[in-house]
Amino acid sequence: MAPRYYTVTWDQLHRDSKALAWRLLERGPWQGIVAITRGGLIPAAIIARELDCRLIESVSIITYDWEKRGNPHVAKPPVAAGDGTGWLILDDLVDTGTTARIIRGLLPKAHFATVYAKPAGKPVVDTFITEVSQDTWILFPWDTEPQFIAPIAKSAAK
Ligand SMILES: O=P(O)(O)OC[C@H]1O[C@H](OP(=O)(O)OP(=O)(O)O)[C@H](O)[C@@H]1O
Ligand SMILES: Nc1nc2[nH]cnc2c(=O)[nH]1
Ligand SMILES: [Mg+2]
Repeated sequence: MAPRYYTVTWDQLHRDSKALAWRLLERGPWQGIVAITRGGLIPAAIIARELDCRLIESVSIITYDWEKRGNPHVAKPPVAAGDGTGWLILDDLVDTGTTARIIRGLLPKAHFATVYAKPAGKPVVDTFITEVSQDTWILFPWDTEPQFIAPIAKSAAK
């Protein structure tokens, strides 16, 4: 378990993804977007809408089993983006930078952007919006659901 968690709501993810879209607008135009599945899919959909980009490629890179990092596995390489020239790669976050280094090897000329970044991954990302500390685990809206929590007086009495 990570020492601390940072919970991101749907609203916040939408707002932060739109903030990233504003930053990327001035770096475009883009030939297309490469979404890194699965985490990059929702930010990619939001940003594609804002940038009016209809061409979406996907790359599947599996690096984690929940909080446990393993050997990254490219389950689906890109087929449509050449060497990445003019393409924008999107992922939800960069943590150690392992996934980012692989995608950079596959598409060396592309621009790599994430919504969230941790310090170890910052050097491999071109544009990001919000930084969180390395010992924080980001909980995305799809990782959580609202649930009943006992009143403080009840839980403190135990
Ligand atoms: O910088 P890194 O240390 O490589 O970590 C970042 C990657 O880890 C997560 O993907 P994950 O492997 O959990 O797969 P998923 O997107 O399918 O959930 C996240 O979506 C990034 O792609
Ligand atoms: N959900 C989630 N996936 C990750 N993969 C690598 N780091 C993280 C993180 O902080 N949160
Ligand atoms: Mg991922």
